[in-house]
Amino acid sequence: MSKIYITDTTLRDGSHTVSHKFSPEDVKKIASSLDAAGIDIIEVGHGDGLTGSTINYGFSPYNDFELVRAAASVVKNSKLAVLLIPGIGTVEDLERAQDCGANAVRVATHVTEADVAAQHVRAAKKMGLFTVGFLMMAHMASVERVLEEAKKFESYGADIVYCTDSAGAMLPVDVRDKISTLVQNLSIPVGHHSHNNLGLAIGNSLAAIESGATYIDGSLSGLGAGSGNTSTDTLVAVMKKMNYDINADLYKTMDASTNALIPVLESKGLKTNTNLDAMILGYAGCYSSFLLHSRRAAERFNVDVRDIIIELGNRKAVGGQEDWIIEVASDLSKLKNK
Ligand SMILES: CC[C@H](O)CC(=O)C(=O)O
Ligand SMILES: [Mn+2]
Repeated sequence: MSKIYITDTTLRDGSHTVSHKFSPEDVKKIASSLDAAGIDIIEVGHGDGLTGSTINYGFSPYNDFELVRAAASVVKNSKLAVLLIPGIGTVEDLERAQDCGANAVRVATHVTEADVAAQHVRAAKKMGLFTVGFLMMAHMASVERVLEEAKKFESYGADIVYCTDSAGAMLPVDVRDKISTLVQNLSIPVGHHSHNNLGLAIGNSLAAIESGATYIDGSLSGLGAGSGNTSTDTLVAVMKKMNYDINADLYKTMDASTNALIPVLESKGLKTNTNLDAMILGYAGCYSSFLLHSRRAAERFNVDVRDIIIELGNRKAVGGQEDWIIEVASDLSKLKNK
């Protein structure tokens, strides 16, 4: 199985959800947690890309360069990416972003307009940036047309090309058709970016991976435009469950949501419906009604609820064996205090 690389776009696509109001301090908190979790690429900036802060797209109180600088001050291992939409951002903006610490760029165009990105991709490559061609609104073009446009990105020198479901309109069968055609006909890796508007983001991400995509986007707790993106947290859990080779750590990715993103959102009066303990039920194959009992036991024995749920899954507990929860929590606490 090929290695799968995860790009987290909480701090760029998620910026749409917070009306582009992530501050440099918010960026530091979230980017450092993503970096610690082993996320391969962290994308930062205005939701509409470099210099998107305008009356047309929505003003941000902070410019992209401050945000990139803030992220660069804490990121140690991940690549740091910006989005550049030719016509909104320029090559000069990209140079400035690089000076502030960006080392990757996703050059985004409408799915039928890769031509407009030629100079930006070539310039990015010359600057030594990891360069991604990002074809937006891919549901609007035929498989043949998506391939034609992706080939343009390849010919300009892009390192990867993305088939992006900006509208969350693609069905798994569309994702399979488009991604497998790109994988079979390009010599660069292929990526996929989903939106969850039809509740298909994680399913479509898996369809993309099974069709040969090796770069997949997510965002913490699925924060992003519309119904949000594929949740990075869930993506990591599912990929681990399927034994894919990924760099990200499951608990640390969840912690990035719980301890970094969610407090930042709460400080802005925003909430998420994220229930990561419940996600772990699915990861572990543990009875759903065990959740509340496990939370209580975690508190009583001062152990991580995720460890309880995973151990119950290992012991193959079924409904009616609620008494095991206490036993597992007690065993874990003894192990911890040994
Ligand atoms: C307007 C840029 C857009 O948000 C890029 C993107 O993430 C997408 O097309 O889905
Ligand atoms: Mn998007």
